[in-house]
Amino acid sequence: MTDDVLLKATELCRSFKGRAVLDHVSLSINGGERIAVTGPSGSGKSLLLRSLAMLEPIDGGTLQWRGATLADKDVPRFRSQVMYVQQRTAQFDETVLDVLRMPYALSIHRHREFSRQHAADWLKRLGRPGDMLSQLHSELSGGESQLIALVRALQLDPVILLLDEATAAIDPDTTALVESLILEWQASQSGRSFLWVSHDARQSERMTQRSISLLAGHSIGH
Ligand SMILES: Nc1ncnc2c1ncn2[C@@H]1O[C@H](COP(=O)(O)OP(=O)(O)OP(=O)(O)O)[C@@H](O)[C@H]1O
Repeated sequence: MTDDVLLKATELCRSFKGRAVLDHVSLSINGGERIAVTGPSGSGKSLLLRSLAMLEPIDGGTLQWRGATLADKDVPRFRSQVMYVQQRTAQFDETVLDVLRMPYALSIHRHREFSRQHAADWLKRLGRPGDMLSQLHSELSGGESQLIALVRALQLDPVILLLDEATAAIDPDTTALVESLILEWQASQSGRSFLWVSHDARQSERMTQRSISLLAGHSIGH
């Protein structure tokens, strides 16, 4: 872990119909950290991760990236470094190859070049055949779409991954492959961090160094 604070959330609040789901939640993510986010169903874990990725509006509080409050113009660059890998992924009518290639059309990623070989290598690491690239994305199983969502994020070299039950629909053998791939990604460059939402206490213990518990919208850090 480094002493650099990458992402700092202060007093985040979000309510729905008068019910506070995030109630003054504060946390910091330093470079090189592996953090579990735990809490019962409905406690706001997904909402917190989506808020940290600036994919959700907040009613109050602030987000700082590397010590600076984010302005609107900074959001695309921020999102290219802090990526949310969602629990339930959208379905696309394109092939897996096209789905993996999609983010490269965004201007923030234009300097990068999509590599089919690279994509096939990621899939191989996850025990999937290279010909999965030509399958229709909408025909994948829930677990397979989770793997594609993960590869789609990893191939873009994020600094922070926000993993929302990333292996919830995945079999135990493939889960082990996902875990080692994420640990390898995180260790391969200094300063990379992840937050991992999981209902599996043993997985949190294996994968993370500390945890943040959400209880009725408040956070308790360890
Ligand atoms: N757009 C929304 N409109 C209304 N309520 C919402 C919205 N988004 C989230 N909520 C509510 O906020 C609460 C927290 O949802 P969230 O998905 O963050 O829970 P979670 O802790 O991730 O749950 P789980 O462990 O079941 O995935 C839930 O009660 C949910 O209904």
